[in-house]
Amino acid sequence: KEPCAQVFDYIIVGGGTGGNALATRLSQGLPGSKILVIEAGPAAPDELGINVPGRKGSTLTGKYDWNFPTVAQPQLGGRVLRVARGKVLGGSSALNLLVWDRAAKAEYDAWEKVGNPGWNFASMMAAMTRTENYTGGPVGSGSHGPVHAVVNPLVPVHEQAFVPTVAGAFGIPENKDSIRGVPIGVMLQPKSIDPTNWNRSYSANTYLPKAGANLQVLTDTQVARVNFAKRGPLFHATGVTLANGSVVSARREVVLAAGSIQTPTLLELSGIGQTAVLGAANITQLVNLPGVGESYQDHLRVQVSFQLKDNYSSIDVLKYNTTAVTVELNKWLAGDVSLYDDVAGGILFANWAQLLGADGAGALATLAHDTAAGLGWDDVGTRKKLKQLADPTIPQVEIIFSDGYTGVKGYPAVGTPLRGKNFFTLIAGLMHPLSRGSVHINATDPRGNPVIDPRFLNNEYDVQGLVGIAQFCRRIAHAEPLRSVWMGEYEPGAEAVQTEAEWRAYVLNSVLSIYHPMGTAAMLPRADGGVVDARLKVHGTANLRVVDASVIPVQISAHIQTAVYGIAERAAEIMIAAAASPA
Ligand SMILES: Cc1cc2nc3c(=O)[nH]c(=O)nc-3n(C[C@H](O)[C@H](O)[C@H](O)COP(=O)(O)OP(=O)(O)OC[C@H]3O[C@@H](n4cnc5c(N)ncnc54)[C@H](O)[C@@H]3O)c2cc1C
Repeated sequence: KEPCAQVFDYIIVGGGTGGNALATRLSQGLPGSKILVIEAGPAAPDELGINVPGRKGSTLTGKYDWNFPTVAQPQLGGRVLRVARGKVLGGSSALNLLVWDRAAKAEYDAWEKVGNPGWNFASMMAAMTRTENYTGGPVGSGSHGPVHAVVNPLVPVHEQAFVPTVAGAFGIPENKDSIRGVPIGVMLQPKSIDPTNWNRSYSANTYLPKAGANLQVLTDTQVARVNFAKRGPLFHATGVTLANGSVVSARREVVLAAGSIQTPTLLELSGIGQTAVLGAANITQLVNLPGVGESYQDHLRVQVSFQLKDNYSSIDVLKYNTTAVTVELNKWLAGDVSLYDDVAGGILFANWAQLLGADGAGALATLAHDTAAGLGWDDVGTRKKLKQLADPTIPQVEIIFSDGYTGVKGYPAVGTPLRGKNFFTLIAGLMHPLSRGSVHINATDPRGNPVIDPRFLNNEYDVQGLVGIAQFCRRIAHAEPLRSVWMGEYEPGAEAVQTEAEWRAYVLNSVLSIYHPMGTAAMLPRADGGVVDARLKVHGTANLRVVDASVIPVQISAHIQTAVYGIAERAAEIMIAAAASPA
């Protein structure tokens, strides 16, 4: 709806994961302030593609997805990848795949060690717990927060073999406590689902209803830039200009919560960023911040999938059996147990020694150090990653047991022999790749699609690491009791890929993102390429903050929605305290 005023105390750009959480907490904590959230996408409270957990993924590339292309990746044979991002109230929390987990304690502590006082496991855990309402969670998990989490009790028979296989054949114990900063182990993970109605639990249907009347939300409205006035040495954000040219003013602060792709490009459109990028686009530079849009990091994956024996049934049935689709959807709508409730997620988080043995892990660590030295990568984040290779509590590897087929080859086409068959997939995830890419405005079309260059697998450590994880997926599948549930490897295929060279080619041809871009407006000292300080204020500005995944200074091993909610909770704390005692 239209804002009833053109002046607010706080303007938050982006009604996504971090933006809605922050806006709600500001509304509650500063009842005398007027707060505005501006979201480019629509509100979609009744959209089944969002609400029904088992339809996760169905919204990708559709109208709620910005669906940005990357630039062609020469190291991946010229492939162009797609970058999924929510364009809807709720942002990427409306589109994500629901995994609800946390990284290792030492990974959050690393944020403080790189120059951000107050950002550590204790403060982040407290913040993340404030978000959480984890039904059946271990002692210490959140029970009063707005966002629901639960381990889905639906565990397909073939998936029940995953945890015992990893624990029994590879000696990696089951870990039911992983959410508390100790992720190493194998487990069924919680998902962001409300167990009272089996709806997706996301920022728009959890936080926003808890806000007061002092919060207004403007949907279908894109912000074009932040406006500034120079006062003394700092730039003061005075408000924003919308894409239609109208101006909304902020008395106190403007917050960018537009996510890891659009927060850095909005900074650039507003005159904050690298001299070369702004110059090429003819934008007057207000603050020279070379770190804007740099340090783009993501989690990488490839997949190994298997055809189940005929007596097992997976959620693939919802891909080819229209009767099952109708029956299961009607069950979901009636509140009965349904395949559309989604099924439990089996996950293994491991360090290299658990996968490759001590010698293999040592060789890979040496390769990582040599790779970084050879390429001259000596930034703060890379140095931390290299150091963390020696910490056995930090996962370098994630393997997800995904019911049904997922991969790059595609589900068997109509008329082919495997059409109608059932599958499971082991997704091989590399948690701390050394590759770092960038996202910037396009000099010839600054308001058009950003130029995203993730540079995945541009170094030997990342390639060999991902090969090692994919090979381990095959080893898991060949161990009992999992071996007994499948009859053939579908992707990449046991005959197609055997040698190291074949694995390498498979990884390069099929690597994808796990949808976790972060770090493009990093919270670091300015001298280290930082964009925001430890109070989330953009360097060189008095009252512009960033509150989303782009501030993450050192990559973490978890799926990142819990961290983004935690960042927003901490931001609210910082901003409410600042309002009580303005500097
Ligand atoms: C497909 C997918 C699967 C994922 N799976 C998982 C998972 O299983 N578990 C997990 O933990 N994490 C997952 N993630 C990651 C996680 O959901 C995101 O990292 C997180 O939600 C990002 O939050 P954010 O606040 O940084 O950005 P977002 O939530 O993306 O919010 C940014 C918002 O800003 C809006 N916006 C952008 N530009 C403008 C503008 N100029 N004007 C107005 N509004 C604007 C956008 O429309 C969007 O709503 C997944 C992400 C995706 C996309």
